[in-house]
Amino acid sequence: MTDLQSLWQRLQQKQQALNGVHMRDQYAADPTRFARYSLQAGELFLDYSKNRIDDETLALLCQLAEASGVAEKRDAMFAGEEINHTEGRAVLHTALRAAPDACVECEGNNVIPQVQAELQRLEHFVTAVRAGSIRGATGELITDVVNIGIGGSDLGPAMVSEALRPYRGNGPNLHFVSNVDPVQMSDTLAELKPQNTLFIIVSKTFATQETMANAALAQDWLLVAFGSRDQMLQHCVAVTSNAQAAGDHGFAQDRTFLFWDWVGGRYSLWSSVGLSIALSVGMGNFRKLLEGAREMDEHFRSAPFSHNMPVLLAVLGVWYRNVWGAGTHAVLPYSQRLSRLPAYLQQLDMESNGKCVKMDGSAVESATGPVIWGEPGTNGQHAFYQLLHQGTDMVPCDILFALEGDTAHVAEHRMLLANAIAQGEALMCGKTDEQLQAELAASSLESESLELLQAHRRFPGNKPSNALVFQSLSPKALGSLIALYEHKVFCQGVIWGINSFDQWGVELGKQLAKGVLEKLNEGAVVGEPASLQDWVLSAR
Ligand SMILES: O=P(O)(O)OC[C@H]1O[C@H](O)[C@H](O)[C@@H](O)[C@@H]1O
Repeated sequence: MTDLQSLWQRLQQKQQALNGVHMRDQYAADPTRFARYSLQAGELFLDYSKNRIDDETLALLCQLAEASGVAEKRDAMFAGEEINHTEGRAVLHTALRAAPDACVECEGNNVIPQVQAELQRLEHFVTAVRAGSIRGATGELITDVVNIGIGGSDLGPAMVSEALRPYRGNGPNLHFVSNVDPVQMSDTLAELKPQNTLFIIVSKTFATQETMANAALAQDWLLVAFGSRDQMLQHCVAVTSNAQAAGDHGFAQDRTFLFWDWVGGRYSLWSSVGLSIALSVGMGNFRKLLEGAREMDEHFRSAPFSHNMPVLLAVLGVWYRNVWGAGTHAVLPYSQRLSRLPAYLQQLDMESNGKCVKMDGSAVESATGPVIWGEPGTNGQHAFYQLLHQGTDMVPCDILFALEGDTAHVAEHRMLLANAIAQGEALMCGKTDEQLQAELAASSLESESLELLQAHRRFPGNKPSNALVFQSLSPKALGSLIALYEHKVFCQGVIWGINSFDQWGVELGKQLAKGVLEKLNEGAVVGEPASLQDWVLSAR
């Protein structure tokens, strides 16, 4: 038996032993549990004491990460090795936030000078637009910016710019159009004036159907307003790793911001893809976001696994996914400003680790990435928490909150905090039969109904959750938080032996859609419909 097999076996045994143990009792028996199972890394604090674990479990999980080669793979990633072997690429989003004097080599070249040069270009542009020295074609100020992109070219900027809304200052209003459903673009344009609007067309490939279609709609709208292609182009910039394609679409070099093929789409918000973020909150805040991520990178590279936040989150996730059989993981930000975080993490996690084939092409032997879902608390409490508390599935949760909120609403923010803390406690402790009996005894119900009610109102508890806490939702804390999840997903991918950096699973639908579109355009129907496609053709 290999080391890994024996570790999995010991973890299974551990699960059987812990299955009958209540976290409530573990907590009561060990007053140091919270202190021992919590950790600060930069601006982030993690409480992982409300997990179905003990010291031995944690030691085994850390050994699993070690035996799976997490440290070696991590070092290979940071060193620019070609770890995305199915696309023949390095994975260097960490270079985008590395110190300006760092040296990170990719195929023998230090990439940091080009990263810094592109940041400089971004800075010039952002500063000029915000200061009003770059204006629209008719000399008017740019008051609104529309980010046109999808997936990684949308979710990161959309999530971050919403999270950092209080840092906008005199920055322009931001709008995001991603869906090929034209109503999203028309609803957006209805609020805007061409002379004050800048469109950022973001696409790594500069070939994505949805983005190209939306860019064409935006450009038509500008052309109608200005009647001149040159003026139309003054209201557009491109962000891409395919400079050639942007050039073919008429974008001049000084209106094209670049990133590189070693930046995966879902890891790209740190690059020029973050242009809309920088325009909104200013370059200083964008650099703080990078700084926060860099701080987490350094922690991930240097902390021992037992005190390494991304590693701990990763192994706890693996513990529930593979040993306890949890199929989903909920992300519950107690922060309205983090309302897009679950959607962002869906792409980061599910596009990275939703794989059934290992690096060597063989089938995986265990489950891989869980379904990620969630909504901001407290909204979720009034919608789906019923299932978290009394449903039949175990749903591990991440509960996120900032200690400080809006200074004008201290009392209201305290309510938010109270709910976040209470939910973690309720999930863990549940309600004992004694507590329930005492509650019901005080009611005037008859004893028959009491028994029935007791069954329905029982809270088993023992439901795992992590709490991720930061002082305030600052650019730096947010940068650390996103990098934390990136590295968590990375570690899990290594443990599962999969390539977290490709996304072949999204290709088939795209290919088929092209063929279906051709048929829809032709409009030909022959005989009885034998498929949905035929039926749609005949029904239109
Ligand atoms: O940036 P683009 O090349 O337009 O790609 C946008 C998105 O489309 C793809 O289908 C991928 O699944 C995503 O990973 C990517 O972020």
